[in-house]
Amino acid sequence: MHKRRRKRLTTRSLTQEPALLDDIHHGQVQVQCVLDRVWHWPFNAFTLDTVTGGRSLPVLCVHLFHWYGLIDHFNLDVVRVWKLFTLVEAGYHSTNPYHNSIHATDVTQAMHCFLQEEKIKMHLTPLEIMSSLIAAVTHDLDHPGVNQPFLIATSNHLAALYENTSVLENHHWRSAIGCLLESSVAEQLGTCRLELEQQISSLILATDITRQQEFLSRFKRYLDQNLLDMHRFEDRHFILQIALKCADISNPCRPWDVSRKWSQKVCEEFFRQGDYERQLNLPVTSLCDRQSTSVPKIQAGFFRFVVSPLFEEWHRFLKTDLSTLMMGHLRGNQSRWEALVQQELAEETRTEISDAEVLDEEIGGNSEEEAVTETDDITASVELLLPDSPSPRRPSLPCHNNEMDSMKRVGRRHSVPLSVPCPPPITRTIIRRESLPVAEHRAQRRYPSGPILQLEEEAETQLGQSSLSLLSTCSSGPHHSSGGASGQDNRPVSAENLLPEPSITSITTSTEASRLSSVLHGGGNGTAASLAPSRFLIRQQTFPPLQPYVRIRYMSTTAEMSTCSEVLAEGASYSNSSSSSTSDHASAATLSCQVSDQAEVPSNLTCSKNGCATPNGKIRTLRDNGRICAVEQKCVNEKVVTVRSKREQTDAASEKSSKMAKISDSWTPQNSGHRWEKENVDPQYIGSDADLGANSSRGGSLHKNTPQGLAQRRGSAPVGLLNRSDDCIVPVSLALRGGGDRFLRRGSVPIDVTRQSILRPLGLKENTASLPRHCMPRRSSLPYDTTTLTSLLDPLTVPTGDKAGGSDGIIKDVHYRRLDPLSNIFTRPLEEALPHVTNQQYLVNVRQDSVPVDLNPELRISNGLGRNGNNSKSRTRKKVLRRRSSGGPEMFASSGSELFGDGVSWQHWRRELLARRTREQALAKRRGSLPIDMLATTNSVRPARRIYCSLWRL
Ligand SMILES: Nc1ncnc2c1ncn2[C@@H]1O[C@@H]2COP(=O)(O)O[C@H]2[C@H]1O
Ligand SMILES: [Zn+2]
Repeated sequence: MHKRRRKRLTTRSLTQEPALLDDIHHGQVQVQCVLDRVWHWPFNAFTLDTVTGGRSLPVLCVHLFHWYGLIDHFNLDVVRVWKLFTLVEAGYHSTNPYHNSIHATDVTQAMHCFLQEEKIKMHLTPLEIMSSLIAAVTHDLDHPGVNQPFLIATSNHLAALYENTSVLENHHWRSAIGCLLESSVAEQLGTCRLELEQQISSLILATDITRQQEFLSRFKRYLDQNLLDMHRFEDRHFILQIALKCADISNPCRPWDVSRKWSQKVCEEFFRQGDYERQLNLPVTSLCDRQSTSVPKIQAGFFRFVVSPLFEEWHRFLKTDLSTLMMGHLRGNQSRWEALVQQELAEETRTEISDAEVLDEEIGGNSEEEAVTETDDITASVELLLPDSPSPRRPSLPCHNNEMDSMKRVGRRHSVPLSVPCPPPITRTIIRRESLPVAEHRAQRRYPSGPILQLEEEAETQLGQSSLSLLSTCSSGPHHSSGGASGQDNRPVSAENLLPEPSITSITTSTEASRLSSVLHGGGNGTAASLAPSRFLIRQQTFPPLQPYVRIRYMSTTAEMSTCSEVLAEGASYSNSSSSSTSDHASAATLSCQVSDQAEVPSNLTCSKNGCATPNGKIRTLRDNGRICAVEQKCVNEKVVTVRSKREQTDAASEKSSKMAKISDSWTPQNSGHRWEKENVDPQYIGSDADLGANSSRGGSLHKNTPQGLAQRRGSAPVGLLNRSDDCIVPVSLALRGGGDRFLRRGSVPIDVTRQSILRPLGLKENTASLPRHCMPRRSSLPYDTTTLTSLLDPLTVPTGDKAGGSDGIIKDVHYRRLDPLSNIFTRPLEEALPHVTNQQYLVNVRQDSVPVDLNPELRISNGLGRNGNNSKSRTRKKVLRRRSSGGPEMFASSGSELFGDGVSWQHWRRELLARRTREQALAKRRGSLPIDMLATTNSVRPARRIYCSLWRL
């Protein structure tokens, strides 16, 4: 980031040459201005960072080293000192919203302020000052942006290395020492070096927030009993520890504008972690769950329970202007956050009440459940639509106006009006961060038996897969999908992959890091390729579950689509031949799919509510200028289902302006014996071009439960598209008409079909050519956790005979390179191996196995096999490898029987090799990318970073 900023400044200066000196002078003046007031508590680290072109950390630290006379005192080379702080700066992850170099600058400045306090200052030695400053500036060095529990939960190598104790802090101080060594400053310290390092270590370890209580109790006791004697080293050191702890959490004591900025940043980092946890199907830390908490709530709690107790004692100890000022800010800021929490609660209550009233009026006597569910829906909808605003809870919902009113009526499968295009991901993310929990969350709390919930629960509990609601798809942003608790298919990426800027703490090369980072952040160029991974993540959860009940839903949708295609193709001029009892032919056609056409609707579709006799259901048509734009249906137990015509869907303007004003207000009883659950209808896709093309081309016949049929049906729910507003509408038709198939519908492959396509090559029974056409292009639809399966998706075509070589002893395959089960998939051109997986996706797939080698028992085994070379298997492997290097198909074919003899089947042999290959590739992939701490504990030094070398010397 700072490099970019610096470059921009230079470019500007060069292009406007006359301004060059001005720029420099102006910049210097600004920096000097900020540094002159660096002792001043209302310090804004962001300002310093701006005026220094992103170099606030080294600028501040070198300045302070001069100011304290440390350079002179220790006879330090200023170039080395600059290098030291440049290394430290580089060790912070600029992609972390909070734990970046600006936080280090902020804490260092706070520490500087505390060191100026008379009670402390008069007793400090130069070494203590230096260690305090270095500890402050390095106290979060190489912070990965996630906390210790996350590292433990994801089996991060650091957690193992430091035995789950002060994992990050241990890493920070070690990294700090690495920088001292790397910059050669350590060399100049002579005999002081050891003491300096010990002090730095002890100070940084004290910042472990989980040790807060321990330090606080001790501090209280010292103060209560007046035990502190600043002449004693131990007491001074203890006070320095407390000072650093206070500096570390001093952002709540800054003036409101600065403090609020820090609060937002730290919460954003928490929420990111929550998103990662969700993606990994880990329990989402409540503090990190953007769906269930908000910035004001976090802040109010943190200020009250963490910051205030410590600063009250600190103030008791100092009792100076500074401590008084800090306490003033702290209390003022705390009141503000608490007020915002109250405001949030009030908004929530008001919103719910008003929405419930509106619903009561409009729907007329629906159950309480239903009304409040709608409330949630609307609330969520509004949040999706509202622009981000600085206030934590936007003023309540304009739910009475026409637009919102119409939204409510538009059919929604879960919680969000389907016709509402999703706002861009960033906006969504920001909005949700400070807003309401998702409706799903509330629904579970309040409506244990509601129909929506029933459906979702069923899918989740029976299938171990979360059925991602449209709401969560739309509202969650690229990295934000609802996670099922236990679905193994929902384990899309490794924790390592998720870390935003892999560095020392996460294992990767710099190239991979940047690529990975761009993958995980949706890529900067906005191309489909760069967006694909985001979809991929969401797609994980949108597979139609295997459970028959849910499949029926899709079948039903298809049935509806196929019957109504003609009708909907014409928009208002309906002409479906199947008629029903309703007065309007068009609505009859639509409704026949929903309600009355027994021939098309599977007979086992019933209302989810016991005792629902659908004859009570009612329909009504919604007209726009006399043209039917939608049909709504409801029954006594359920909410309204709206099916909209194509024209209505595509004509957003007319939808907004006049629809609700012109509805026909007649509720027409229906005589059908069956009820649709509203989830069966996916109005977004009804009447879309896609549906029409797909269905009318087959003469409106029902889809069969065949791979082709299932695949085709997928057009009814290409949910992966929903994470971008522009995808919500357009690509559906594109997808089904073929052109966009790869990208847009990738995620929509029915899981059973996908598995078929996986198993077929495995089963060694069929040739690639015999695979259904739709299977192959969609291979990339596999979830991340099928990495190994993905490799098997290679159209390995092998003879159908049991033995390698088949009848003529030679394996025949068009693609020779894929024929060899030992060929290294990772080294092949990606396009060839997985034509529909982007490089970035592929990278993520590959890195799935990136658990640190020494911590992964699986890899350890493979490690032994690969390295020892003293058992039969490894000898076998070597033989095969030798053959691979020289042999063609014939050689390979013969090697099969040679290696395993006649008694071993080809399948067995091949399975073995594939399994081993996967393990070894994972290992090979990871070689050379061992993390710093692994380097320190293994003997494989790879100076990928200079810091590594420094630490190695430790
Ligand atoms: N304003 C804040 N709100 C919530 N948590 C905070 C805030 N400031 C600091 N923290 C937490 O307190 C921790 C102190 O140590 P760290 O800087 O490692 O990480 C910090 C955050 O986890
Ligand atoms: Zn910190």
